[in-house]
Amino acid sequence: MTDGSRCSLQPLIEFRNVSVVRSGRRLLDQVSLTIREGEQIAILGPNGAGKSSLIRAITREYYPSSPGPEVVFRFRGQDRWDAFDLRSYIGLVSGDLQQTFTRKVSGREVVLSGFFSSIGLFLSHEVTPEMEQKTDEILEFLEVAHLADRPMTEISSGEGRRLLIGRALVHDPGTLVLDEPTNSLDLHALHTFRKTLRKIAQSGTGIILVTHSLPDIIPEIGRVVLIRDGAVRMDGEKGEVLTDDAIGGLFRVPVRVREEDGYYYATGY
Ligand SMILES: Nc1ncnc2c1ncn2[C@@H]1O[C@H](COP(=O)(O)OP(=O)(O)OP(=O)(O)O)[C@@H](O)[C@H]1O
Repeated sequence: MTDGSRCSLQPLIEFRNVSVVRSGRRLLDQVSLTIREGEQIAILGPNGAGKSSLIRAITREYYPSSPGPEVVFRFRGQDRWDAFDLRSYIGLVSGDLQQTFTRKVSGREVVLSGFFSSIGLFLSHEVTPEMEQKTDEILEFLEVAHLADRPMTEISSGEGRRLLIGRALVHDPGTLVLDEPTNSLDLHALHTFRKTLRKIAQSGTGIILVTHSLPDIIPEIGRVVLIRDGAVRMDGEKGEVLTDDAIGGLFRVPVRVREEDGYYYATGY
C-alpha cells in the first residue's frame, strides 16, 4: 500500500471482441474493454448480466472461445499469463468466498492464507516472520486487529468481508477486484466496508468493483461500465453513465437516479 495514485497509462487488461461460450451459452459477447493499472472502475449490471464471467476473463480463468486476428485478450500487454502469476497484480475478493471458510480459521489465518491461495492454513504451509509482519500491518491498516484471534465462523459477515480484503492484499496487488462485495451486509457493516474500500482506493490501489448496486460505487470511482447480456452497453464517466435512462434501460425498470455526497442511488417507481 502506497500513498498517492498508482494509476498509469499501462493497460492492466486489454480486451477487444472477447466472446466466451460455455455449455452452448454466450457468457461474454464481443466485449471490448481496457482497464489501466491503478484505475478505479465499477462494472454494473443486473443479475445474470455476465459480471462474474467478466471477472473470470480478467483473472484468466476464461479465455476467448473463438480467438482470431480481431480478438485481443491481453494482461499487462501479454497474450498469455499463468493464472498463478497474476496474484501480485490482482487481489480477488468475493462475497461467495466467505462461505467456503467453514473450518475454525482465525482472522489472522484468513489473512495469512492469502500467501498460499488457500482457505485457511494447513500443516504443509510454512509461515515466515515476514508473512507474520505483513499480516500484522494489514490487520492494523484495515482496523481489524481485534479480530486476529476470532474464528471466522463466529464473526459477522461485515467483519469477515474485511478480513477477506486483507487476504487479497498480502501480495500488495496493484488492483483489487471485488465481486459483489456487499452482498448480505447490513447498514452498519456496509458503512464500515465502504470506509475501508475508500481508504484502500485513496492509498493508490486500483479497484475493479463488480456490482448490481449503485451505492457500492464509492466516490473515488470515476468510471462506470454497464454490462447486460454479456455485452458492454456503456462505458464512461460516472456522472454521464448513471442517468435515469441508462440505469432504467440496464435493469429494465423505470428508475430515478440521484446523487448525494458523491454516492448514487436508484429508486424504482
Ligand atoms: N459455466 C457456465 N455454463 C453455462 N452458463 C453459465 C455458466 N456460468 C454462468 N452461466 C450463465 O451465464 C449468465 C451470466 O452469468 P454470470 O454469473 O456471469 O452473471 P452475473 O452478472 O455475475 O450474475 P449475478 O449478478 O446473478 O451473480 C447467467 O445466465 C448464468 O446462468
